[in-house]
Amino acid sequence: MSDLFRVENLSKSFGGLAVSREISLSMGAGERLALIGPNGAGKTTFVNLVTGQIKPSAGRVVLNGEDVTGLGAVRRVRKGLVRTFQVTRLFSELTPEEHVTLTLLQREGKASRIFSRFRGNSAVADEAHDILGALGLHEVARRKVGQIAYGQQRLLEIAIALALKPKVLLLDEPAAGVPSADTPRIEQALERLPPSLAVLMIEHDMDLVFRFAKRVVVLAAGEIIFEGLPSEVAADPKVREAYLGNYANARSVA
Ligand SMILES: Nc1ncnc2c1ncn2[C@@H]1O[C@H](COP(=O)(O)OP(=O)(O)OP(=O)(O)O)[C@@H](O)[C@H]1O
Repeated sequence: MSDLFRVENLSKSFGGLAVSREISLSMGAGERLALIGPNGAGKTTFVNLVTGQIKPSAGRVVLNGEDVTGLGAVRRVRKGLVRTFQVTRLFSELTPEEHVTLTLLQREGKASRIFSRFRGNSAVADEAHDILGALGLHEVARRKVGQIAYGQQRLLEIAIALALKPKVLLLDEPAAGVPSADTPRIEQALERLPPSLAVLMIEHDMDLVFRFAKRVVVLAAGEIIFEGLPSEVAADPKVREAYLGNYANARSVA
């Protein structure tokens, strides 16, 4: 699989604390990769480095052959490097439809049309409708976000990310905080993501990881200690050690 996206020797220290240590990995179009590791391993920091929220101490981020390390977060988004956050960042008074439509208008440089309530832009309305439908948010599209279930809010975050037309999508714990009864909805939505999209998911729910990912990367203390198939990860001695001894512990610690 040819590289759509890669990072080379990405490193970051906060004072004396090395939080990312020469991380190198690559992804091809359509790939489904899970990034796992114990709390504090540096997973979110890695996503922050990739998407430009923070600057690396060393290393490069390359998208479609272009070095984007010097670009800010907004320019990286325009080039197709898009993320969601561990905790929702939505406007409780707006509806899902308004969130996605605004994002689409913003993407196309037409955000000033929000004052015309999106009417007269049926292409955008149709696209918003399709994106919300793909994530199973049809029924709540016109409810205020503050009134919809948390699991639906998490799905809306993915909808907003998709409205930005990503090539690489980084999902930071898409199921975090979602009641277990609603996790299957998240899983179904993840299964329906566009096939050509490269998706890197941070997730502590190992069942979700194993069903979603074709490849797993394990970070511990800022370093990649394992990269391989989901079926191999639990038996790897370094992974077992990082998760305090055994896979049973890994599931509870994770
Ligand atoms: N801005 C910062 N300044 C100082 N230390 C930081 C900063 N951001 C993160 N860290 C530290 O970096 C380490 C890695 O944090 P990070 O949030 O990336 O881990 P994580 O693997 O995502 O953890 P979790 O699974 O708990 O979300 C932690 O020790 C954290 O305290």
